[in-house]
Amino acid sequence: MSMPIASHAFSLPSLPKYSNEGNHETANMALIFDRYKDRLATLPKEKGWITENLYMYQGFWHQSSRRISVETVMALQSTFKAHPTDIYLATLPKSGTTWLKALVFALVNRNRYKDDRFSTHPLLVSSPHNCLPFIETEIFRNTPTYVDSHSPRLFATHIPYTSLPQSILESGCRLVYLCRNPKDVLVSMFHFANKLRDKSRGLLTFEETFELFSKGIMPTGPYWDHVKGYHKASLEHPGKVLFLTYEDMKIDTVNNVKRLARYLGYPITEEEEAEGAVEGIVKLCSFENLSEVNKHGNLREDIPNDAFFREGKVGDWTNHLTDEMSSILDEITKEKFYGLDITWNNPIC
Ligand SMILES: Nc1ncnc2c1ncn2[C@@H]1O[C@H](COP(=O)(O)OS(=O)(=O)O)[C@@H](OP(=O)(O)O)[C@H]1O
Repeated sequence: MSMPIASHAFSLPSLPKYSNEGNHETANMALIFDRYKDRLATLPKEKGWITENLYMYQGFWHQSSRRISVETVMALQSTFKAHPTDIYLATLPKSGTTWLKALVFALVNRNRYKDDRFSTHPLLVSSPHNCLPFIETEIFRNTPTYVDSHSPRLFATHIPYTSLPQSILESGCRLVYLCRNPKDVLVSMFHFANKLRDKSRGLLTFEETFELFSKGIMPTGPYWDHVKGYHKASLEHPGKVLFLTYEDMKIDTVNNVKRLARYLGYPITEEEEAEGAVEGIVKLCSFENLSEVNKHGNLREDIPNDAFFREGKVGDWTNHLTDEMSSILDEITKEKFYGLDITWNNPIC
């Protein structure tokens, strides 16, 4: 299956478009933020990267008054209902969420687009964030993204494992965690935050963000605790939680995509193998293709589609961190991950 040249409009009634619900979403957000404002006032707070403050809830730092926020986590914890057939993609921001969303969406839905050799594929015209929603944004919708008969439902989340809604933990559904080396997460988040911050607050310096990151202060951080939570879950429930790294995915995308397909229950058949289906999906979801498709437009009012695509490389941290910064993060990582088999297949690290 080779990559098509042209892209066409598509319509998928059961898939989300963030702008569809407009006023409903805004009204629902206001209601939810108001419901939790007293609780928010009791939480420890720290300086934020994009928003003014981060709030500590259940051991992790969260933004507030945003779609992905502490209020959303609280609301999801009390209302979200998982289905046993759901698939959840969990990440710390900037660990390759957009890429994983594209790959899983393309894998699970591949039979819908194979006849026209992917030429009408949604990923050729739309952001992976429109194709596969965060549960954090689902809570504000009046119309659920998926109709009841749609199975499996595909969702992403940045929520730490220990704060996931109980129904996800109890439903027995599958979960994929994508982890990225901390130095590249820091660098990626630094650039993303400066793109999205309110300009009146000025730009963050790299030194400032390094300080915050080292202390564990970043949206849904500490980095190390987030990774450890899902890593532990993957050891305890190997059939239910798959732990992948961005670096492994980069080094051998084809074999890791096959592994992902097997784990999700959508294994690549011999016929598909012969047709080059995996290579087609890998190309469709490549940084080069997705960054081109998402060069223009906004995901929502305040987030341009291109904010999710920068370098897409392993090891860009070498262009940002001093030797001293690098050693400090190595030390913290060594201590926090002591006794755990968490490594990044990267000759630079
Ligand atoms: N297709 C593909 N392949 C490889 N890498 C990709 C891809 N798409 C996005 N990226 C890179 O992932 C980084 C963005 O992270 P996330 O997608 O996790 O961001 S977010 O959490 O959804 O906000 C960000 O990394 P940096 O380039 O290091 O900043 C993106 O460039």
